[in-house]
Amino acid sequence: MPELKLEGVTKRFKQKEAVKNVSMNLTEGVYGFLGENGAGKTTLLRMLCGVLRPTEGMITCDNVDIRTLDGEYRHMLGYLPQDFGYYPDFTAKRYLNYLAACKALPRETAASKTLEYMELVGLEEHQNQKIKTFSGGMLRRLGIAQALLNEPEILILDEPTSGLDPRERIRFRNIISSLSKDRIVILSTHIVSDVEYIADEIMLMKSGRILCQGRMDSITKAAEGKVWECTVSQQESDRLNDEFAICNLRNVESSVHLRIVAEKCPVKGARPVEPGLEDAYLYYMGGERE
Ligand SMILES: Nc1ncnc2c1ncn2[C@@H]1O[C@H](COP(=O)(O)OP(=O)(O)OP(=O)(O)O)[C@@H](O)[C@H]1O
Repeated sequence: MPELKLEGVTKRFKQKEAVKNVSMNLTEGVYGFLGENGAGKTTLLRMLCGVLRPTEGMITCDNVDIRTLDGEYRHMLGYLPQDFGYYPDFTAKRYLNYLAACKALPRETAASKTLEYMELVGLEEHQNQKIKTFSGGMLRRLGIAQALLNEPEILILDEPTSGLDPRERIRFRNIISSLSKDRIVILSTHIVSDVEYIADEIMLMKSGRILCQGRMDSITKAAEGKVWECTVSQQESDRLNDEFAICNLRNVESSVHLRIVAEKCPVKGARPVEPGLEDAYLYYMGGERE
């Protein structure tokens, strides 16, 4: 099982510092990078794939710079980019066979792996269908299958669930969970529930920095005593909305039920409640409203 290590990794695009001084160790398990648009997730994942070079710092695999490992590292890697390229007129089977050839898999292995991974992602019935007829969910599942063809020890998935309906999202999450044994799985998302269910370790990212990193319970722990619920008038709700980060707002007859992130009791009668990952996310993000 490889160990990936990031040491002081920074990426600058001219004046823009997209990733700032990130250090961490990654071993077997699912790692979820969670952050708003522009947080630096894709840039970090592209550096982990070796597509982009860090401006400063180093990424090593088993203590060797991934740039030195070069082709050897690429053989260990499966990558599903945010927008993965495909040929719309290819059938799923032809596309996977083609990519197996690009990944230098022997012909016999290519055929069996193509079938194996189409079955795993539930596309075996559609293997002779042209990709241009696929739904968004089917496309994403095809993307996972192509990333797996070379049986990678490191699987990197950039926004794998974006644009999927809830049913497809759940299906996708289950596939990812089933793949996590004996692998490093790294995924990025801005959807809290994606990482809540499948990530062993969560990294909250904002403006290129890792704000915090840990298991779900250690991340939510920081927000303990800072999440409150109350039922107030519409007028009071408007005032609280201006002042605090509101996790949830629900109209109940003529009143408003609020879930608020605040250091101290935000209004008389508010009671502290157990924080979830969404609450903790808002807490770490500095109370910015969605
Ligand atoms: N090639 C580039 N040249 C200049 N700026 C870039 C480049 N790539 C990314 N950036 C900038 O770096 C920052 C981080 O972008 P990145 O795509 O890594 O964020 P992200 O967290 O993946 O966001 P999203 O969820 O929208 O994909 C953004 O401000 C973006 O505009």
